[in-house]
Amino acid sequence: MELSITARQSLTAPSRPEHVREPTVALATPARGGPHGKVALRGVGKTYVSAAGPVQALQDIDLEIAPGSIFGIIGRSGAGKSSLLRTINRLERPTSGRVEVDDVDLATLDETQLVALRRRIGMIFQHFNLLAAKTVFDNIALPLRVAGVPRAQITQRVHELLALVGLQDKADSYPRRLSGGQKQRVGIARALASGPEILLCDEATSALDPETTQSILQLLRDINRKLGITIILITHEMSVIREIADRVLVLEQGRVAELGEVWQVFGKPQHAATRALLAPLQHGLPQELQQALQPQAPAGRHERVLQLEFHGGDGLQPDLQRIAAVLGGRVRVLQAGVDHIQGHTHGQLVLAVADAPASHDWLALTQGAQAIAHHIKELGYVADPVHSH
Ligand SMILES: Nc1ncnc2c1ncn2[C@@H]1O[C@H](COP(=O)(O)OP(=O)(O)OP(=O)(O)O)[C@@H](O)[C@H]1O
Repeated sequence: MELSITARQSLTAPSRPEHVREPTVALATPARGGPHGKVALRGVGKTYVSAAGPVQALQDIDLEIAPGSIFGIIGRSGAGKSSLLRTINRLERPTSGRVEVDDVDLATLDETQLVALRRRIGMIFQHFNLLAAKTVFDNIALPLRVAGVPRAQITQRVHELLALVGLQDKADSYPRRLSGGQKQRVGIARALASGPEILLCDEATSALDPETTQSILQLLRDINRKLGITIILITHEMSVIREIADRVLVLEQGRVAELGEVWQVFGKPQHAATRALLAPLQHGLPQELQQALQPQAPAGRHERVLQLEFHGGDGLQPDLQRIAAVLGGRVRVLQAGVDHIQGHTHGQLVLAVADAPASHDWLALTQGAQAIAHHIKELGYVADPVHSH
């Protein structure tokens, strides 16, 4: 058994001693050449029965998560994110619909098969869930001990996992001596111990500072790319989704508000819930500019203020030289917030244009070969600072 971070096969479940019965279900050994780490939810609903009455946490959730992809689930507190995530490893049983992992309906599994399923689905948590009385080594070794893996193999594997997460020198440390980021690395190593095909991340970076968040996201990205593990993460931060996910589900009151490629959902959010979640990432107009803006052209030299939006998708770039040539006047940048997500440019430019023609067919400048932006909006006018002194 070898744990190399360049070979997918090397992270398959560790070999077990003779006396440990191997589960015989198809789920434990997916068909050769079949999907590994594919998840599908079909019409999933979840209703909790509480003292205060029934709580409908999930309704009519339909989605597929491609093997080897990174899938983000975002929503406000109480939207149903944890409930959804926990249906995937059957910690939560759906009230309606079905959950399939590699085309196997989880409702058909018996207890032994469920144990086998959970070995194939690792999980990490916001508060790490490490055992305080055990060393880093023992925390990571635990799932292997439970699975009856021989001691020599455990030692080898734990050291390989420690190297993978960059904690070679912490094997004998106790969790209380570790930083938050180091604790999460231990959590990741423990989750990978059984060679899972899917990793569930429950607000895995929410307790971390921004810099540590970046390093953990980088580690997750490396694990995904090098080991081919499907990663499903829930978060309430759009910045985490932007950083790492391929596709995103926006949940709102237990329902699918939006589902799609990250760059599309970010570029053109369709649902109010998505726009609200995106708001912290977007720059409003600076207060000084808002105060200077006038709805009508002022007397004297002035500039027209335009907002140009970019939604990605067709390679259109915020090319200032071209924009100035098309608008036919001097162009000043008042504000710029442009991002690159999955290779697509999106964001906005706020420009002050002097000598622009009195009226313009803005729509024509958002279409076809003439396009300078995906959307153009006139915000108003400002006095021309170059000519007003
Ligand atoms: N065991 C339970 N019993 C009763 N109601 C529950 C239970 N677990 C969750 N709920 C309710 O289900 C709804 C969805 O909860 P869930 O934890 O899935 O949302 P969430 O989006 O993960 O929220 P948060 O971001 O706050 O963790 C909430 O109204 C919650 O109060």
